[in-house]
Formats: sequence, C-alpha cells, structure tokens
Amino acid sequence: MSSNTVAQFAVELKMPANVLLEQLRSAGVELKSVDDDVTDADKTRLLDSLRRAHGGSEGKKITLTRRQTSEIRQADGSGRSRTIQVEVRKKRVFVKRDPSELASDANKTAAADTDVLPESPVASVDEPDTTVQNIGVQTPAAAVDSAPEAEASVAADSHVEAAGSPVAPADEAAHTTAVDASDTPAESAASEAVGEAAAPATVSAASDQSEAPIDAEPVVQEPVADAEPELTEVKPAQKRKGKADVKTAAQPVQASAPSKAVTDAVDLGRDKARRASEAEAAALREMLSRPRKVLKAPEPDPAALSGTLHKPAGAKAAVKKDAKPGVAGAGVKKTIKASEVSSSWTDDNARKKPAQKGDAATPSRDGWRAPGGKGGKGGNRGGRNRNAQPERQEQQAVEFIARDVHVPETITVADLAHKMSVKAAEVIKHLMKLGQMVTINQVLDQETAMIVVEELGHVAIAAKLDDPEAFLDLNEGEQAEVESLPRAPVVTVMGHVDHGKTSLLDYIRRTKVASGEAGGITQHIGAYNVKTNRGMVTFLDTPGHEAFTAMRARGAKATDIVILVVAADDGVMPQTKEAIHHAKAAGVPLVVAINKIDKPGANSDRVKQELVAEEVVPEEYGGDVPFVPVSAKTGEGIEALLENVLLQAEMLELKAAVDAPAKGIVIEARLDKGRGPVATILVQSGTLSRGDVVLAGASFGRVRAMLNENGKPINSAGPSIPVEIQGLTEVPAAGDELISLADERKAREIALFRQGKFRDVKLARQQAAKLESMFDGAGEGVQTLELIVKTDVQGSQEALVSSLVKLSTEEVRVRVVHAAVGGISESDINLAIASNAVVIGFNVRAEQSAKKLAEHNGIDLRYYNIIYDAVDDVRNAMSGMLAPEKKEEVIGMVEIREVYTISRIGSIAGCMVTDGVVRRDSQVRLLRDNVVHWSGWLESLRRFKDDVKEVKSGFDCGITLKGNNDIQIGDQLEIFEIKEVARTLSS
Ligand SMILES: Nc1nc2c(ncn2[C@@H]2O[C@H](COP(=O)(O)OP(=O)(O)OP(=O)(O)O)[C@@H](O)[C@H]2O)c(=O)[nH]1
Repeated sequence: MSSNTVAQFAVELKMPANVLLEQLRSAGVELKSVDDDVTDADKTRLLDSLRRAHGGSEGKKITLTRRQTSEIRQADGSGRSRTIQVEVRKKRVFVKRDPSELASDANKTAAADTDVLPESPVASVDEPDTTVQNIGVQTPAAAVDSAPEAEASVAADSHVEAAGSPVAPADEAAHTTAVDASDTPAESAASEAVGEAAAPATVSAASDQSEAPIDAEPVVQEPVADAEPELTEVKPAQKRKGKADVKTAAQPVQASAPSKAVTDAVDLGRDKARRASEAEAAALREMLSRPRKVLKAPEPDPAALSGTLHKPAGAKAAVKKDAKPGVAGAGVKKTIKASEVSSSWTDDNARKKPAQKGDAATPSRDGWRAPGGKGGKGGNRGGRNRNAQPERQEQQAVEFIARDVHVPETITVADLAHKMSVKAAEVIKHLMKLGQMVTINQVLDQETAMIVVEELGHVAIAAKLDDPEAFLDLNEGEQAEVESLPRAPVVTVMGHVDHGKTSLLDYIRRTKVASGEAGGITQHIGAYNVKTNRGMVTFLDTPGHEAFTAMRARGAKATDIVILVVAADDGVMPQTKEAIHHAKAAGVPLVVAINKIDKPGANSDRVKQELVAEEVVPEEYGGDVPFVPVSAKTGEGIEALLENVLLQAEMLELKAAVDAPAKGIVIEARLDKGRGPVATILVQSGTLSRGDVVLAGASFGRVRAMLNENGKPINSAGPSIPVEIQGLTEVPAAGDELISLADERKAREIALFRQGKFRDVKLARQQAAKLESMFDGAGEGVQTLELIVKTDVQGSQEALVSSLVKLSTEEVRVRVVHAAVGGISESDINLAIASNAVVIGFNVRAEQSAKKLAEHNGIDLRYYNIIYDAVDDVRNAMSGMLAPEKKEEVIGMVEIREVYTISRIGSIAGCMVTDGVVRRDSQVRLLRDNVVHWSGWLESLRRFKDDVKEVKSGFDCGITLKGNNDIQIGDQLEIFEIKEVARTLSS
C-alpha cells in the first residue's frame, strides 16, 4: 500500500514529485532526490508538519458549492427596520485521499486525524470511500469571537466566503460554522467535528494556490420578488459554535516556504487577522446599527477587495472593512460589496431594482409563505420570521399606494388581490386574521371583500348591485369603439280587448315572414321578424300593455315603437287609454292602427277624435302620431302600417353594435320537459352565438342550442333578432337582461350571488316608490311626483286628478301617469313600478294579485274616501321635498359690563343677560353702538366658576367668544339661533 519512493508517492498523490520532495524536506525528512525511499514514518512526519503548519490537503479535490439565503434586519432610530437579504455562496473543497493514507492515519489519535472524518457529511454523501478533508473555509470576519449583535454576525456571514485554502485549518471550518446560521445541523455537526479535530493532513499546499481563491462572493442582494423572503434574524446563537475560535487563522502556505517560516508567518498573520477582524466587526456593527442614516457607499478598497490568502497585506488595519481575519490572506475575494449594502439600507425607495424585485413594501415581499420555503436550507427560523412580521407591515406603509377598489357582489381572492395589486397571499393572510381560512380561488362576498380592502388600507367601493359591468371589467370605451349599425325596430302591439291585436299580428306573420315559411307557424316564440320592402321589423308577440309594462317594471325596455290598435267600429276604450298611458310613460312613440275598417260600422274619424282627446294627435291634425286604417281580416293597409312603423324607426335612428358580446332581454321563458329551461331572447346589441356563456338575471349557462322564430337551429343572432335558447340552468324571468360573458365561472358566481341577493335587491327597490321617500336625496331642478289614480266613478276621478295636478308648483310637478275608473290591477302596479309612481285608490281597492305585486315591489298604495284627504297627503308629501327654510330667531340680549383679560384664555366678558336667554350653543352677534361688529359663536358660558348651559334674563354671566377677543365694556351681544322651518307648499 505504501509507495517506496518520493516519485511514486507523488504519483499517488497526483502532485509534482519535486513539490512533494520539498514538503518532505520541510517536514524534516532528509531526502536527496525524488528517487529516495519514503517510509511510513516519513509520511507521518510530513503529515504532522503540515498539520502544524495549518493543515491542508492535496490530492483529488471535491468542490462543493452551496448557496444560502438569509435575511437580516436593521433597526433604525425610528423603530423601523429594514430587511436585507443576504446570499452567501460557499464553496468547500474536499480532498480525496489515498486509502493507504487513511489506514495509516487511522492509527493516529483522533485529535490528530482529520483525514478520517466520518462525521463529514460530504464524505459520506459524495465520496463515501474516500477520506475527505474539509479545507473549504468560510471566513467570518465578524464571527469573531462573539459579536454581540446579531446584525454583526449576519454581516459577517454575508461577508464571506473564504476560499478554501489548501492549508486552511479545521478550526476555521468550525469557525465558519459559527457564523453560518443557515448551516444544516448535519453540516454544522460536521464542521464542528472538523473544528475539534486536529489539523488535517495535507500533502502539499503548493498546487492549491491556484485553487485557493475560490469563488466566495457573498452577494448582498435585494430581496427578490419570487424568493421567499426570509426574515429570520440571525441570532448570536451562532456564537455558540463560534467559540471554536480562530486560533489557527490561516496563513497561506506557499509551497516553497520553509515550514518554520510558515509557522511564524502563520502566527503573525493570525494576530493581524484577529485584529483586522475585530476592527471589521466593529465597523460592521457600527454600520448596521446606524439608525436610518444614509450611508454613502464607501468605495471598497480595491486592495482589500483583492486581498487573498496569499497576500495577507490586505489585512492591514487601514482596510478594516475588508480585512478577512479568519482567513487572513486565504485567497479570499472581497466578499462584501459595501456599496450595495449601504445603499440598500439607506435608499431602498429610491432604487428601482428593489421595488421590482420584491420591495418589502409590496406584498410580494411580505414573507407570507413559510420561511425557508424556497431556499430550504436557508437558516432562517420560522419563529423569527414571525417576529419580523410587523416590520414588514411597516415597510408596506412606507410605499403604500391607496387605491379605489371597486368590489362587486362577489369576487375571488385572486381577483381581489389583483385589484389591489397585492399578492393573493396577502389577502389570505388578512382573511386568516379575520378568522376565515380561504383559498386563492375562493369567492368572497362583497362585504368580506370590502373589509379586506379596507384592512389593507385601500378604499373599498361597493360596485352597484346587479351591475354586471362591475364583474365584467368591461371598458365602456371598448364598447363604444365597436361600430354601431342600424337595427330593426322592435314593435309591440297594444289595444283594447277584441280590437284585433292578435289578428293583426297573425296576419303580418302569416303574410310577411320569410316566404316558404308562411303558414308553417309551428314554432311560436313570442317574437318574430318581418321583412318588408323598407327593411326588417321585429314584433313582440305578446299583445297588450300588461306584458309591455310588466317588462318595463323589471327595468327592461324592449320596445321601440308601439302599434296602438283601435277598432274602427268600437273606438277608444278603457284599455286603449291605458295603453296610451303606458306607452307615454315609457316614452315610446305610437303608431295607431285603426282596425276593422272592413266592417260596416267602421268610423275612423270618430276614432281619431277620441284619440285626440287622449292627446294622441294624428299627423293630419298637426300631431306627430301616424294613423293607418287597416284590416287584419283583409290585410288592407297592413303594408302602409309597416311602412309607417319603419318611418318612425328611421326617425329614432335605432342602432346597435353587431360585433360585440351579446346583450339582450328575456321575452319569455319556461321549463320545457325535455329541453329544460328555454328562454326567448331578443338580442338588443352584439351577437349571440351558440356556445356563448350567458347570464340572464339569476340564471346562467352556455347556449347549447339556438332556434329562430320558426324553430330552425341557427348559430348566431344579431341585434333585434329574437331567438329561443337552451342551456340555462334556471328559468329566467321575462324582462331579465341577458348578457354574454367570457367566463363561465364568473357567470355562475354572479348568478348564484344574485339568487342569494335577490331579497336585498328587492328591498333596495322597495325604497324607490314610497311617497315619503319620493324626493329623498333629490337633486336640484323641478321634481315630479308621479301618480296613478284609480277611482270608483268618472266624476271622482276627474275631481281628484284636477285637484292633484293643481298642487304642482315651480319646484314640484304633479303628474298623473294614469287615471282610470276601476279597481287597482296588476297592470296598474306594473305601471307604478315602471314609472316610480304612487298609486292612489279612491273608493276602490287593489286586486289580490296587484296588492301582492305592490307589496313585493314596495309600491306605495294608498286608499282614500275623501278627496281632500288624498290632496292633503299628496301636498304633505310634496312639502317634504322642499328644502327647509332657515329662520333666525333672536333669543336674548346680553350687555358686556366688565372685560377681564387673561393671557391664557383671552378676553372674558362679564355680562348681564338683559333679555331672553343666552345658551351655550347659541350664535352671537357683537353689536357696538348698534352696529354689528362681529358675528360668531360663544366659546364658553359661565356663572361664577361653573360652565352652564344657559343663563336667563336678569342674571350675570361670564362669556368668551370663539375667536374674538375684541370686546369692550358697553358692547352688546345679540344671541340668536338658526331654526330650520319645514316648508309647505303654500308657503
Ligand atoms: N272584420 C274584421 N274582424 C276582425 C279584424 N281584426 C280582428 N277581427 C276579429 O275580432 C275578433 C278579436 O280579434 P283578436 O285578434 O282576438 O283581438 P285581440 O285584440 O287580440 O283580443 P284579445 O286577445 O282578447 O285582447 C276576432 O274575432 C277577429 O276575427 C278585422 O280587421 N276585421
């Protein structure tokens, strides 16, 4: 096992023979040439010599590098602290030694035998069969004995990576451990073991020179956004290991240096190194503890930076900061970039890089995730991390930007975080604080979300209930950019019973729907398209104003034009009038179809006159309503009717975007046994396509199938096209708005939320139509009180309506939307909902269904049997909206008889209340020679030394005036109060 000659031994060691020869000679082995024999004793001697000199190694090296990240905190004077992330890169070099050597060394004392390092984790992991010597040393300058502050230790840690000097003693390895808070226990143990062990046997240091300055650049870096912020404070606990002191501070052993000289140099170097390290530690401590001072980055001394193990000159006292005591001259590259350190501590905010990388002020830096979650080995301890929490929050405050966050009815944690520009973890954390364990995809309700928003210091704004835009993040501008194209008018047919509405619609449908489909009315979907020579017309196939108003009552405006059908043989009837009122209330233009002109008793002129009485004036009489005589039976005049409708439409300039997400309205919906929920949709803008995700009221779904009015499957439908869709999860209500969304999940959330919030929405609506609240919060300008009047007889109707209308003033206008004889119907209530009107029933009552509808929608339904009561009530309600008048009332007079001036208080008036009363909270006017000198408020009112609330006539008192010391004897104080007087209409 042993080599016989130096040359052979050198080969074994894989090193130049002459170098080995020299080392042997240095060790005191008398050899002449490389051909001389080397005995085991010689080898032991060489080993001892080298060990004495420092230890070291030669042979096959294994270099292990390790990177670890830790964070340190620096407290400043204001109690704030900053976090600095320190990355330390370590490189350790291990030497694979000859098994024979191992064997021989095994006989040595344990203390002397550093070759056998069974504890060495590297030995067992990487090279289990080889002897490994840890010569890689991390040099902790400040590890130095016992740097009292954690910062110092950390700084030291951040400092350093002492390159593995070939002769770096095991002590140093131990020392490294001392400052290395992030060492894994195994490593620490190993290092400690090394520390306890005697110097390692090194064959030659010469060849190590090239390797000595291994890359040991600790990078003091700014926190990286995606890096797990580890705020663990490095505590002096490390010092425990640090006790393994630096006795054997490394002195590089030049291959050529004689061993004695080397030893001396080592001692000298060690002393220097110790001094330097102490100085450096002190400097670092000072720097770290300097409170929030702008530390100008000192230009690192190049000499010091480049100091190596072999150039210990760098350890001069002058180069305090950069001295590497532990490794004095141990081929150490400068490890701390002082400029970076100082700048990062002093001017975080000014630097862009830190902000990008994960500024502590941003949530990404908050270290929410478990410490060491990323680095794993990062020596940061969870507990410390927790300690560091407040600090992060404080930092957050430093660069905090409060945002207005619009919170919709529901929002996911991720979306909410996105809106606030924080990490979802931040939101989750705050929710945890509030006792809610949530996941990133969890949906929060508006209330909770708003609390979190406020917690995070932003301004939470509740997005409007039922406002889909709030969820869609739709940019109105984007919408506006889409070109709007002319669209077909949507027409509803209204009129009295049996006047021929259905007949008219049927005729049109039968004759005007696309050829080939005429007569094949198999599918009836409540709306259809008609082609005329002038263009398309869409008919809503639910005649009567009830459906029309019911839809309006839900806030939907589906109709562009109303065809009012009046039978020429019957004339204007109650429902004709109702229809007129409903159309007018909706502001929808009318086209009158005088029907049944084929009948013998038809009298168009009478119809016209009756309609004029209802303020529906034909064009020929100077009005703006087209009148078209038609016959639904013969088809006469139908073409002209459609033409007039289209003319009217042209005037309305109806347009809609085509190339946009669809918006529409549910015309009717039902649950089909086989097909599930089926809804007839009138697309109002955009294009609805098969496969679209839609939200309709509180239901949502994907359009699985789409049929046109004839029951034919189609793939898409543009504006004014009625279609029947399948695929909704629930049956929506007629009048519900339909929108297509990009995200099904969002649609589901909104729908579900609406289902839950339905009650709230209803409640909100209920506030709308109360007589008392009618004018609450009303803005400026003329206000209108809408009324629906139903009476028992025509006479009372006229009397009541005229009395009510007469109540109108310049500020409040009374408008009777609809007045009729008869009980209060559902239709009346719907009109009231749509018009935000109050319903007055005079000697009539509401139908049961109407009553329920009114209750559900919060419609104010009032019954009277005396006209004056009704008028009084309405007058009072109108008074409520008049701004109260402010009246000033003089309540007392006070005479100033003495004036005391107290420097701390000012002028105090010694007064006598000559009239009325003076109250503490009164306003006051200072009169001097009956001229108003000053006006303001009392500051204090006293009798003797007591504060009193009021002093009555005939008593004296002390008064000070708020902000006025200019008082004189003889002045008078006029005490007055401003009273708000409710105004009445007569006032
Ligand atoms: N002679 C004649 N009869 C008509 C005409 N239009 C409708 N009718 C008849 O009038 C009656 C009522 O017609 P509908 O179309 O049902 O009237 P409506 O307005 O829809 O009635 P409701 O659905 O009850 O409101 C039917 O018997 C029709 O045949 C017409 O132009 N000429």
